[in-house]
Amino acid sequence: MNEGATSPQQPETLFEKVWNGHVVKPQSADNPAVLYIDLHLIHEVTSPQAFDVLRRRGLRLRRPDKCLATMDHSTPSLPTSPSGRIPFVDALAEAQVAKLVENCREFGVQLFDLSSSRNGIVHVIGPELGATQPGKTIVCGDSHTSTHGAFGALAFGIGTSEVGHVMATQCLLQYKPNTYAVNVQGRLAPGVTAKDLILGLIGKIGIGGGTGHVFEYRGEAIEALGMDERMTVCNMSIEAGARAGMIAPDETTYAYLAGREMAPSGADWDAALACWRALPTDPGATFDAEVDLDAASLEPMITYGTHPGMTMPIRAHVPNPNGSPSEHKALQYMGLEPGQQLLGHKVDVVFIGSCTNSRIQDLRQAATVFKDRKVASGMRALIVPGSKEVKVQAEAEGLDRIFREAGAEWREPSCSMCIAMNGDQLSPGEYAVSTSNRNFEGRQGKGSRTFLASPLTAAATAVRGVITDARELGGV
Ligand SMILES: CC(C)[C@H](C(=O)O)[C@@H](O)C(=O)O
Ligand code: SF4
Repeated sequence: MNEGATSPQQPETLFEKVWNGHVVKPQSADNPAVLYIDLHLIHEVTSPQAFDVLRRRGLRLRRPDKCLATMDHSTPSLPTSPSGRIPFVDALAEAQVAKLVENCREFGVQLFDLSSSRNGIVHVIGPELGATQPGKTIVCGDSHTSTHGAFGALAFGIGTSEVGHVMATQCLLQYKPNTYAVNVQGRLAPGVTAKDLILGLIGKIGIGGGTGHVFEYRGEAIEALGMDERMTVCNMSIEAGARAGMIAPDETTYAYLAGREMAPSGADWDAALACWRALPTDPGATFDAEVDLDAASLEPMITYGTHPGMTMPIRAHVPNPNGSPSEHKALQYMGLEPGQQLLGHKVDVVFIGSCTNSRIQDLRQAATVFKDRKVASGMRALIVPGSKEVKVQAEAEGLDRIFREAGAEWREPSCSMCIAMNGDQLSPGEYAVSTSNRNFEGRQGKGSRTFLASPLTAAATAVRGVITDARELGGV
């Protein structure tokens, strides 16, 4: 090429910019691309076998400084006793956590254990620490790694064998996914939240709608969301089958990151900012697929079945399975009839937490409902902050007092009842309104029946004892 000749630059999407910037070896007809990974997040459930493989093969971590570990799935939400005893649900959970401590020590990985003020759910603490940044490639042996895409990172879950590959090489073999624009025009109405937006999308395109694609959420409604809400949206990308979900970084992103422990500072910040500002999708760039969503017409959403695509506006009636055996089976499992309204349906437990909805903004919203109200008699309400930092912040704002005075349980950070492998779970047949992201059969305990919804809906249901549209209570 001639010196100084300018080749016309192809317009690129946010995803393409991040992908292209990390390709070590391009994809060929027979082989996936080799992709460089900037940040590897690790938790106790999907890392033990990977560490074992490394140990067996006499390998070390290629870049221990690019790894961060936390414990969250098997950790109890009940506090550690003054004598230091952690109330693990069983010996298996305890051993899994002990193994992570041992592995991180042996391989030199920074670990935020239960005694750390930085402990919490992996997808809550990465952003809080400022480790999650625009333009990075981020992986974790966990499907909800898509959460971090809210910062304009390319972030996705990987399997345990891939966890081992990244540990050993800091690279990953990946086929390039397709791009998918999710255009969300207009503004959400009062009482309609980011959770309703993402449930609305999954309801529209289905749980396989995003397969093979990376979403880019765009449009006025997305730009208006704060970072906590953007994370809620990106978190559930995987529930629509997408590989990842991304949102272009903007002033909201930069304001969130500025001053965070692991975010760049001084001249490094200025340099990073200059790179980040170049990331948003270029005008004229095209996507492989596209869907439009009108934010203003969205209602608070709730699931009625056993996957997150079985979702409907909270005031709607349970749809007829129309001959679909799986939908019929789902309604049977849920104990619901076609045509029935969910409003007024009795619920046993309300769970506010998980990597979808356990951040400070979620707790503030829930507190607006709990304030000066009581949890209905016979109802259990569990409020589980996503991290120590969220807990401290909530307590500084007096939110814990509001929850406790209402009669809700205020717990320690944990995945808690989202996955029921830590002692928090429903009894067989019990119903929960849960702010988590999965309503599969048995997800919250054997025989558990889950309605996924927003923190506002969950809190309103807690105070009424039955499924409630929070807008009926006023003031939200
Ligand atoms: C334990 C982990 C592998 C799992 C995941 O990948 O998502 C969990 O976090 C979940 O939410 O089901
Ligand atoms: S909170 Fe739930 S969805 Fe999120 S990482 Fe934990 S178990 Fe998975």
